Amino acid sequence: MTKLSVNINKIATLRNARGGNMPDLLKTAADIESFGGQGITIHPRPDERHIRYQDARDLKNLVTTEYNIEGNPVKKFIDLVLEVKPTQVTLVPDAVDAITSNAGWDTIKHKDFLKEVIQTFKSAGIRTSIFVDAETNMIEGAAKTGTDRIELYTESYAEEFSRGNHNQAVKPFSEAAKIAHQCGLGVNAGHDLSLDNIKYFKENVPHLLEVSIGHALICESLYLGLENVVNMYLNKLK
Ligand SMILES: CC(=O)[C@@H](O)[C@H](O)COP(=O)(O)O
Ligand SMILES: NCC(=O)COP(=O)(O)O
Repeated sequence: MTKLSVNINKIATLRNARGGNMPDLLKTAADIESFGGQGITIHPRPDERHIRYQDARDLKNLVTTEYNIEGNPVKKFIDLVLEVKPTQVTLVPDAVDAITSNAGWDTIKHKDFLKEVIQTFKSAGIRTSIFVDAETNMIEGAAKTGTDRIELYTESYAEEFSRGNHNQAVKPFSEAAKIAHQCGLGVNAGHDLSLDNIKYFKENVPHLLEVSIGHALICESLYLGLENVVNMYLNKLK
């Protein structure tokens, strides 16, 4: 079975736009779980432009499914994760000014650093995952860091899939997942997965334990809810 972990960054983006508490991030996380979501993912960034560090702490007391915190393991992030102790930490090599995550780790170049950080988190009882491109040497490199899992960076899949090249899009990911499994790694995936492309990905990528989906899922929720809400307003204005 593949678990769906819902990334709620965009709920925080919307909340922060007005400075109040609408939408309520904690209520949204609880509702997602009550609707069947099997995990909550957040990616606090150093500028706290969406998820705030305090959100990460508050969610700890509320999430009853799987709690996944993603981010670049700078000191402030490491301290937060060790304090909050989520189910899983996903290490992402994103630059401070990156608009979103845009690359996987070079697990060969950063092997010693990753090994040390992973050991720190594992000693605290936190499962580890590292964000990587679907490339054999990066996955084999990941296995040497001692991580429990990898998260396959799926932007290239989503982009190629949207051009209609479905088989070509998924092939590196099917291969990568097989290699990861052979190396003893658990396989997660995420970035730009959506209602359009998720079924084909699931059908063609073996050993897929978890997907984390945020941007598309929140956009789709808006689109799919819009007709209902417009009509609710019209009814009140009769
Ligand atoms: C690692 C990953 O692909 C997601 O966490 C993505 O980075 C979402 O972050 P933003 O919501 O800041 O784009
Ligand atoms: N790890 C990927 C994630 O949490 C969500 O990415 P996206 O769906 O917002 O692109």
